[in-house]
Amino acid sequence: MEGVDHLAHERNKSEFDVDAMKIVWAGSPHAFDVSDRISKLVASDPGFRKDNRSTLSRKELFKNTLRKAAYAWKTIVDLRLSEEEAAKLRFYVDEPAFTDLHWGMFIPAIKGQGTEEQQQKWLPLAYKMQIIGCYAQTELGHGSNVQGLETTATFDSQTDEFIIHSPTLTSSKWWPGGLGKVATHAIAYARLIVGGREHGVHGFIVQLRSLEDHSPLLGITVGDIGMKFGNGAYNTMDNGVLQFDHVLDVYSIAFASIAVMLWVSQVTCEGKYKQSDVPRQLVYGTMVYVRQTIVADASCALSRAVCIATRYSAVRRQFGSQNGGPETQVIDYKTQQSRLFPLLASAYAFRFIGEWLKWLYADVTQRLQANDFSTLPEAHACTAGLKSLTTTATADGIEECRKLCGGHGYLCSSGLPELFAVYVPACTYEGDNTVLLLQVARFLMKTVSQLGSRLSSKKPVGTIAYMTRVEHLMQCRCGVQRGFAELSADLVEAAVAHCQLIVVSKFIEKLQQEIPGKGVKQQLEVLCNIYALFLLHKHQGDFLSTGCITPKHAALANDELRSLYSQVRPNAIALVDAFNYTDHYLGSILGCYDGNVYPKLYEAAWKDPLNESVVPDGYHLYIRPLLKQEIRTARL
Ligand SMILES: CCCCCCCCCCCCCCCCCCC/C=C/C(=O)SCCNC(=O)CCNC(=O)[C@H](O)C(C)(C)COP(=O)(O)OP(=O)(O)OC[C@H]1O[C@@H](n2cnc3c(N)ncnc32)[C@H](O)[C@@H]1OP(=O)(O)O
Ligand SMILES: Cc1cc2nc3c(=O)[nH]c(=O)nc-3n(C[C@H](O)[C@H](O)[C@H](O)COP(=O)(O)OP(=O)(O)OC[C@H]3O[C@@H](n4cnc5c(N)ncnc54)[C@H](O)[C@@H]3O)c2cc1C
Repeated sequence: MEGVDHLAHERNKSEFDVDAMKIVWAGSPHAFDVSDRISKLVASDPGFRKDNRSTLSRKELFKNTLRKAAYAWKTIVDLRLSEEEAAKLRFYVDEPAFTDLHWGMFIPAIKGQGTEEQQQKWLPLAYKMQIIGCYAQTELGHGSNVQGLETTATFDSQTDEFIIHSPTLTSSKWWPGGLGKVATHAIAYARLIVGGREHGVHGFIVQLRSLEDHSPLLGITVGDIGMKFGNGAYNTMDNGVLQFDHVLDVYSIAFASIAVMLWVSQVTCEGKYKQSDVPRQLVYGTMVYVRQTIVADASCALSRAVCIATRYSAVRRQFGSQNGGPETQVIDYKTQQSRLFPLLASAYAFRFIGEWLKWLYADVTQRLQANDFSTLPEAHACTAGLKSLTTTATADGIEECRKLCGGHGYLCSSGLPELFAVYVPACTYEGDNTVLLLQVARFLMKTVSQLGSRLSSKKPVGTIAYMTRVEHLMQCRCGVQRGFAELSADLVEAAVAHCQLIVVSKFIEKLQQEIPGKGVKQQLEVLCNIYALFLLHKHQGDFLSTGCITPKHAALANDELRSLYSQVRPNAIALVDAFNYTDHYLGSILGCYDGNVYPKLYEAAWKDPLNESVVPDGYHLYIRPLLKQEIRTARL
């Protein structure tokens, strides 16, 4: 039935003010207003249509992405959108594109690491998109091990230029988004060589393509690396390969002469390398920035999957009909609730940890500008660890939501396969999740080794303040220092536990703030308790074996979880409505707002290209000869 809200009875059950929760989710009334306005603008504009992606060939898909990016830019300019509105527009357009790397990495890298002179030269061009940049760090042979990169940048003191070169096949840049077909410039990471001496990896601004006809400049070989996981999905992005052959033609020389990102070090005209007194780790600064944005994004992807699975679970009925009455909604099965509601709680938990991390990043940035580097290690550990935790949980959560939707979850029209395919590389890019957890473990072990050390007067603060209260850490000190590599699998688990502690404690801190709206705070308390108790339940073996809880505690926690699920149940639909997602953004028949799933699924099936003809192409060549036992005469 068109126009009927099949989920109205569910919405009527809710016990809290959904509009107030929408504002909590968005972050503020202003943020809600921007998000609501822009999401509707995108949804109502046929130029941003996205329901045909899985049926397009790679070339059609990519051309369509170029069109959308140009159209989005025109919309931004015509409507004079603010930066905040433009970022929301990109979010709701919901298609990975070269522009993400331009705005998300190229510009932040220049802002974060470039000198004032470099910023003045490049930023105005980049802001107007008169140049398009990418972030070319990873190579065919090395991604995680940044110090292992092989590309060289040799300073030629005769000409005052850097000669950028790829000495081996494995030094080819490999993966950078936007590089394959679009970027005119790159921040390329290379080993700096001055006067025959090496000075580690630095970023260089290099021009790749002509601004006149887009052809690669002399010495540059560049292209796309090929199809990636899933149909549509991340294939809208031109991840690229790039080789430099002693790049030094006249055109690029003009750029190369001011190309090295010299905030952390300087090369003088006489060919002397000077390390400035800021920490070398600032070369990695752009990664810290992007990891923080990835954490903020995790709650969006997870909430989207949870919204689809929750609405569909309320629509779907299986078994349990009494006296010819309706069957049971699958959302009423306790097993469904125990899989779904912790994910709903995680979506909210990740929303708040994303907000907090944004604050932490702003704080460390301010300190860096004032030459205070003291909180950089903690910011690195938090961004790396939380990026790892939230992306792993989100990728797993999206897949769980697909299973929660049964067979229909496997259809592209459920939106879940594409969401998973687009999202899952977040576990790898911006740092493989295990490699990042090892960084957290390193930070934790360094802290442990300083605990009680007579030489260190530093007391752990911030997210590691609790460590002073954990007495047995003192005894761990010696063993861990001796055997980091040997114990790394356990240390990674400790790093996850540390990050979970941050997520839980920031959720609790959020609840200590004033939260307006009838019943809103109570709902968030229920979700926070589910998040924490679910973790305790999942890891009860560890808690029991370390004597942190007794079996009685474990049983109580389990009882409490069941009771919390019952409290969420009447509010489940309203809690996902609070994300305020349009049907366009959700891109899912199973998750549509009105719950009118079956007619929409039926209608969508007939739109598949295979159904354009009743008898398929190929019938005469392959099916008929089979049926007629004429396979020997068929043209195979
Ligand atoms: C107006 C219009 C507006 C329009 C608006 C449109 C808006 C559109 C916006 C879109 C936004 C989209 C956002 C972007 C989308 C994301 C797309 C992603 C694309 C993917 C990109 C990439 O993947 S880029 C490549 C990323 N690569 C990695 O992450 C590599 C991982 N490896 C490493 O980070 C490092 O090599 C290492 C840390 C693993 C090892 O480093 P190293 O070899 O030096 O070893 P150590 O372990 O010895 O470390 C030394 C020392 O340094 C410390 N440290 C390490 N890293 C950092 C760091 N990042 N910061 C600070 N400190 C660091 C480490 O702890 C050690 O310290 P000690 O004190 O010595 O212990
Ligand atoms: C979709 C996508 C987009 C990307 N975009 C960009 C981009 O725009 N710019 C860019 O520069 N790069 C980009 N990348 C590259 C990305 O940053 C790297 O792939 C990532 O950092 C992982 O590095 P790797 O591929 O070398 O993995 P590897 O390090 O080879 O990892 C392979 C395995 O080894 C393990 N491993 C590695 N080192 C250790 C260790 N020390 N201890 C224990 N285990 C270890 C890992 O856990 C993993 O299981 C992109 C990648 C993808 C998938």
